[in-house]
Amino acid sequence: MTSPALELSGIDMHYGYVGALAGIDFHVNPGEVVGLLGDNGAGKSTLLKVMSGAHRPSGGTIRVHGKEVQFHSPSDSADAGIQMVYQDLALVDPQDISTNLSIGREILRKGPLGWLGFVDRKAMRKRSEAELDRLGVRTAPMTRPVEMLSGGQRQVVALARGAIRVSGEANGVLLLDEPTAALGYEQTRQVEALIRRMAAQGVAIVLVTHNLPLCSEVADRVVVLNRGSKVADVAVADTEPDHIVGWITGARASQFA
Ligand SMILES: Nc1ncnc2c1ncn2[C@@H]1O[C@H](COP(=O)(O)OP(=O)(O)OP(=O)(O)O)[C@@H](O)[C@H]1O
Repeated sequence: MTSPALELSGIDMHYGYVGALAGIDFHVNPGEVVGLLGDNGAGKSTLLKVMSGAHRPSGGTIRVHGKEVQFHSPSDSADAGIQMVYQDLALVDPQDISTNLSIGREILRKGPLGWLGFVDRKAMRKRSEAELDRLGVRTAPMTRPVEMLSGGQRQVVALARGAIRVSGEANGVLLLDEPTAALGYEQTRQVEALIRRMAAQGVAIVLVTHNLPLCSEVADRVVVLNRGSKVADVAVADTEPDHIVGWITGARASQFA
């Protein structure tokens, strides 16, 4: 049997004296989309930050494709093929879309004396257009500075950048925090399609959202947190929205009580 793409066991997390997570077991398999749900303060962002290396857990273990790892920073998790999409927070505002999509992968061309050193914006634009086409994502023209985009367009660019970074990797994991929060109808459909396409390529996807219809559309399985504990872990096909809402609000007893 193949190992999960990402597996967390017995994760505890405290902020000072505040307990945010207690003994969380979580996994996502290659090609699987797991919706991570819970009310405000349930611990979703904290768990996502543990997965992305932004927080070190107070206890528990993390495995990537079966191998135990310790993340000291987000670059450690990125090296292990895990990409966190921080919505629009990590975009460089004055730069255009293609430059933002190319951060860390700039195409350089030779200068007049034969030295490498000029950023080849035209080649980067062409590559970005091809990458977005492949992902089925439409935004604004590549030359538009990100600061001139709408909140929804920025969110799509941030998501596309994460998707591009994992799309070449057979073992990639994509962590999405509220990817449709600022989106209208058409952009939400694009993001749903993008999530499905990435999963079909074998990327493991963790989706934190308050958007239950989005979860029913794209998730294979949902994990529900309530006050820092896991209260449900169930295939979407085996449950119904009322039950999920019950676990989120606490009206329904934990599966693990
Ligand atoms: N930096 C912090 N310092 C202290 N406590 C924190 C910090 N971040 C989160 N918490 C606490 O940890 C718990 C879980 O918060 P977390 O942000 O993970 O919840 P969440 O499920 O993502 O909520 P939301 O849906 O509102 O974003 C809450 O009790 C919160 O107050």
